[in-house]
Amino acid sequence: MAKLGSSEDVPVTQALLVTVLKVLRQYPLITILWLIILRFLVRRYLSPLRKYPGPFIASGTRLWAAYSTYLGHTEQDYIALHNRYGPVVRNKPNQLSFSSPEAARQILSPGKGFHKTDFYWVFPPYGNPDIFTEVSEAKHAILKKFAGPAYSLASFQALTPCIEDTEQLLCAKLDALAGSSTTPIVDLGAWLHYFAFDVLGRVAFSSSFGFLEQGRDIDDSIAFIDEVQTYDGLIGQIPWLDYILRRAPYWDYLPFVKPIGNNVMTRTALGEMNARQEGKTKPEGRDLMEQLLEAHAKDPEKFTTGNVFAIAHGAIFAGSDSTASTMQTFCHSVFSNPQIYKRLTQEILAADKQGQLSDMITWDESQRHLPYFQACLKETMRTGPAVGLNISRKVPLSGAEIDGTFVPGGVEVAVNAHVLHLNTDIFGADADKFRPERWLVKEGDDNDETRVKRMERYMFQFGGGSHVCIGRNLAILEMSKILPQILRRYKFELAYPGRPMKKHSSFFVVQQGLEVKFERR
Ligand code: HEM
Repeated sequence: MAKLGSSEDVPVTQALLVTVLKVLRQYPLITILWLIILRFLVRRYLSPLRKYPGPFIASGTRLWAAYSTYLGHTEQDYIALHNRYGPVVRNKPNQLSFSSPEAARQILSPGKGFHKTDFYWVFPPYGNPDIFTEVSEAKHAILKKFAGPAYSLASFQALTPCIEDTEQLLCAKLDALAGSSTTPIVDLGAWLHYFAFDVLGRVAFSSSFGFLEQGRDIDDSIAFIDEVQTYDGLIGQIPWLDYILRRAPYWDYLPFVKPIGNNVMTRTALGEMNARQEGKTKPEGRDLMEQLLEAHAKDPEKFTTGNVFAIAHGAIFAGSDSTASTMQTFCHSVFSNPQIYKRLTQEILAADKQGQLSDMITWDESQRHLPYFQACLKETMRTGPAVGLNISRKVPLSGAEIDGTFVPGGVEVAVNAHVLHLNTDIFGADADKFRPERWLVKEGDDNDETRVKRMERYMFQFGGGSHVCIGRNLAILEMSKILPQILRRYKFELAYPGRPMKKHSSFFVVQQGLEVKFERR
């Protein structure tokens, strides 16, 4: 019998700890390895998610998801994952991925208590979140209340002159290339990328970044933004790593690190913000920054100048690669299908001949007179959504019923538009094909109208619920203008038919290789 106070009554846990420390000192690598394996097994088998299928590795570590993101085609991995394991898949130890569009509607519905995961917390700016990076629903609602009016369609339509100036500049640059015999093949994708950035510069700060003017990626700023987003997307899979990487005090001193603010977009935004506050510049019309400053003036405590800067600056990062990627997918899909290209250009040229299109095609004309163009645009956003990574949310503490399965509180749930848009019940048996005709409604056919409305309800290219893309009005407005504009002006063909574009999903699907031969009509 052990006597009280003797070494024999040392509690078991303490003894175990002492033994572990001893072994750790003697065999450090082997012990760490065993602890990792133990952690993996605990996460895999003691979790309430253990009943869900998925890759073995993903059930015990987030490395599966991180590696898929690192490879750059995560959306394809998730399509394969759901084809193999079914509609609900365990893709991380504490995350389930859903493939049904109905599940996505439930997860993204506002007011149900779901909120953004720590994935978003990795995206800069640190300490001053914008509408995209704010993970608190309450704070997000305040930002949206003040910023919402500036993102309305009417606000962006009032800035049409900024968009049209940029359209004219793009056409002037393309005219010069079309007339030149030295550049028979042109990287249209790069020009559309410059266009998307310059439009945002004008709309947000009345100041073009100069990409179109100079015909190049100034200071490699666009490439740098893509690098930053690649980091965000990857580290966002295991957010605590950000503490020992970009948030660590030594990070900025590492020789390969370029400061985040060192790009032409941030410099322009900062310069403009300072100049406005000092009363040195007047914007052309009420641009985004001006409207946000007006909102600030109404309630400076709730909506600070820090919020104004974060939101106006954040719009460039949320709105440029996304719109550029969509326009590139549109052109590649249409130019790859001669029948579709023919029908589309015939529609635009016929509308033009009938005097239905102005010199600069307007939003209204594009909506009223170009139904096949609008169908092509919707089909582009269905088959090639610009966001490649999953959209993830945390389930409220009370848990939630999603698509017939009860998910406990605190679990993360994720959806990916590339997966959702392949649903054959909603989009038809040929959901994997680019077929714009599916969006056309036969006049007077009520069933057809119901079918198309149902498809529209289950489109997630702009996310959904309280976090639905706030900039979608601008994106649709500028694409509805510039795409028919260039199709009316030039004849295009792919320089390398049958060759897919190179893609890399950071958060957005960043693409390269939309090379075309073209001439003026
Ligand atoms: C075709 C172009 C675009 C696409 C496909 C797109 C897609 C998306 C998606 C999927 C989300 C939801 C992300 C999530 O919940 O994780 C989102 C959010 C957002 N987008 Fe866009 N976007 C586009 C253009 C724009 C533009 C032009 C702007 C700014 C002018 C913009 C600003 C934002 C912001 C601020 C959010 C965060 C909204 C919130 O959390 O409440 N986007 N976008």
